[in-house]
Amino acid sequence: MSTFGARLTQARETFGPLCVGVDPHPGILAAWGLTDDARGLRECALRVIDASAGRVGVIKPQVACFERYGVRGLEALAEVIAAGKAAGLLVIADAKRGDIGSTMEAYAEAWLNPSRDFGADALTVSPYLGFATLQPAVHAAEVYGAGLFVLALTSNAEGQQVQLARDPSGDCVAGGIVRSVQASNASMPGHNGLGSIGLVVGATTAHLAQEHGIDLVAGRPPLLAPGYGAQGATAAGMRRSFGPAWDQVLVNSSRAILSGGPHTSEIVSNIEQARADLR
Ligand SMILES: O=C(O)c1cc(=O)[nH]c(=O)n1[C@@H]1O[C@H](COP(=O)(O)O)[C@@H](O)[C@H]1O
Repeated sequence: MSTFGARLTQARETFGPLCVGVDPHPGILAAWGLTDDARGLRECALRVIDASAGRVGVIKPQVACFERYGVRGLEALAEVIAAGKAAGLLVIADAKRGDIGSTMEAYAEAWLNPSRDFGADALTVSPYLGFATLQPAVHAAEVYGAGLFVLALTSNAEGQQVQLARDPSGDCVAGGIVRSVQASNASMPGHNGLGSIGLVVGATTAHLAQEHGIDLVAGRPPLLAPGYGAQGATAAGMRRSFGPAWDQVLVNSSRAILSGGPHTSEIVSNIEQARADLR
């Protein structure tokens, strides 16, 4: 069984750093002339998968966009995760889960076990109940050859209140999380490309890592960078902010790509434009 880090390394080498975010907001369903229900949602997400397959290596369905439609929305999500994997895409479930260890084990089983309904390649997780609470998810990632993306420096400005807070020794919270992720990767055998435990570092906030002396390169964690496009980050700005960590970066774009619908050819054109911009 290959590790998530190895599959991601391969996908990035083949297709480049773009990850297409599958965020079917009601406004997008309306703009595409789709119904504001689970059927419209499913149709929208499957068109994005169609447009993404063979052009990018990774998609990131945003779980809340499916949850809002209840049970039928979640059934659509299970179908979308399976369709993405069947199309050869790596699927990151963006559910931002985080809880005390015993509950975390259940989340990890739900989202990382490939035989379960929502079994994805990787999951976004929150370390803000304490990084150690994520240990069951780190263990599940190892067992299932899956990955995690741990929120470190999120793309929104409000995150800094927590993430840049300093402990009595002067260390900032995000720096401690980055070091814990490095240690988790080091404890997992057989990684020699990107690690399987990654970090979320916003495209809009990556400059803070340099400014606060946070080393994103050590241990080569993959770096999921949302914020490109709709939140204003540019390709040139990201290259500058990430500096030597750029070849670990997976750049997410959701609304900027989906705004191109409803036709698959228009979504393809937005994907190709973003790929060229990031090259
Ligand atoms: O974990 C994430 O994906 C995430 C973390 C973060 O710091 N900021 C952030 O925007 N995201 C997600 O990335 C996507 C960004 O969407 P767009 O701004 O439309 O490209 C959304 O699904 C967000 O939930």
